Amino acid sequence: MNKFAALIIDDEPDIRALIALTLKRMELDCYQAGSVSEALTLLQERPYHFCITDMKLPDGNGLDLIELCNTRHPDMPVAMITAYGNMELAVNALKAGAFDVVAKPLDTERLRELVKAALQLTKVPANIENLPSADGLLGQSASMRALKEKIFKVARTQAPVFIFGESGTGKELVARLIHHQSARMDQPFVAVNCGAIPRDLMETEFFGHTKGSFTGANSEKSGFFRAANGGTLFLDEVAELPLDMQAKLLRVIQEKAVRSVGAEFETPVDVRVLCASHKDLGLQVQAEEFRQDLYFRLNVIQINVPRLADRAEDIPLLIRHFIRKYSQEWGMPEIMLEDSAQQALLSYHYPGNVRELENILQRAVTLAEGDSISLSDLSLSKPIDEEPDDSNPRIETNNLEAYLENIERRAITQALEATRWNKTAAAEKLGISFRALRYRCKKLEID
Ligand SMILES: Nc1ncnc2c1ncn2[C@@H]1O[C@H](COP(=O)(O)OP(=O)(O)OP(=O)(O)O)[C@@H](O)[C@H]1O
Repeated sequence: MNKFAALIIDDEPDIRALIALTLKRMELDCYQAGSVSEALTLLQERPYHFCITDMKLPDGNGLDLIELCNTRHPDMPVAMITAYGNMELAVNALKAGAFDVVAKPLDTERLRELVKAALQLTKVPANIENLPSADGLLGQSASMRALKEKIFKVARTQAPVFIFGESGTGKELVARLIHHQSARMDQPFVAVNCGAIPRDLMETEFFGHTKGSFTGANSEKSGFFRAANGGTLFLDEVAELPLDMQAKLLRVIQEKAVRSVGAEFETPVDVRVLCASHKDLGLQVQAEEFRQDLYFRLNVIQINVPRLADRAEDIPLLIRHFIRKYSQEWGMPEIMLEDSAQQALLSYHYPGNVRELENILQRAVTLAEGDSISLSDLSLSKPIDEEPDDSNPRIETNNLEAYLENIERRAITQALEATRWNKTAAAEKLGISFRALRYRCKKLEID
């Protein structure tokens, strides 16, 4: 008797036999069913660590079986066999909760990898209550509880996920949690801010280059995809990718292989792609700024991360957490928050979300004199509509250029402060590209 058991569901005996042979070599006990009804009988008889099902079965379809297994056997990963190139079906299977999909004709090497990954899940806690609470995503509001539940569910599949939310809401934290609760947890997690990579370096940063492939390529570079091999690649601010890079990315995701700059052949890569943006990718597609085919590939499952202002009941918990964190960091006893400061924090609007609250408290703990934080230690910024109206400024200068530079500097600094120095979000606010903002910051010496 082996440690693991697998259930193979397919009406073609030859395919069942091929899968069983591969799985037995991996030391799994194999049980076979040729129809949904046979599968349901076997599912009642014993637990399985892995299940693989064909889409079309004589008395039903694999999608219904996946949904049923998700309800009755939520710990068992179910993979689905689909016809080669049927993207829509593959996406539907993942949306229905399939662990992963594998195309016909079956590639036994790919099947082995998939099974190995599925069995890794036996190491991951089987229900959300058993996860260590120190995982970092704080919040007890209904929207945060729903978010954690969804993270837990998608972590148990290989499906691509698009994480949508305003800047500073915790999108990267969500991506890290998905990785750490997934079958890939022992493999690398590589986070990339797509808006921060200079355009002419993008290809080598993503796909690497061979030694001597261009002047200055003195050594080989592996690139993000190969660095994340076996693990998870997190593409933050994915909407910032230029269209030509989007086409290259799509190809790598479809082919599961990368070709480095200067390389003759492609190298296979096994990477789960998670991505995030504060922009609505659907709208970007409509505006023809984002490829629809890539959008369908990346946005198989969407996770929405709530704004902090929409879950105000979590603010006290976060305040305590950040005060404790920064008091400990400075090696001082936990500092108190004066009532007026607490009230101000509870009613503040947080355009920069949790990152802004964290920055406010980090600064306040550092600046506070004595053992408490006062209202003035918080230096909260005013909502935009309370700012002085300077729509019609008087020009009192004989140096127009310096005057305009001053206005530009002020607008940029305000946008940066409002977004807690997140350049991608600040550029968005100002209606200019990330690159244009970087250029202007350099020119105006804004750090
Ligand atoms: N729910 C939370 N609990 C604890 N810390 C949080 C939470 N959400 C965010 N943070 C903290 O806030 C900061 C910003 O989070 P993160 O970088 O994940 O946001 P983001 O949405 O990816 O931002 P951006 O869009 O600007 O990249 C981090 O220091 C993170 O640890």
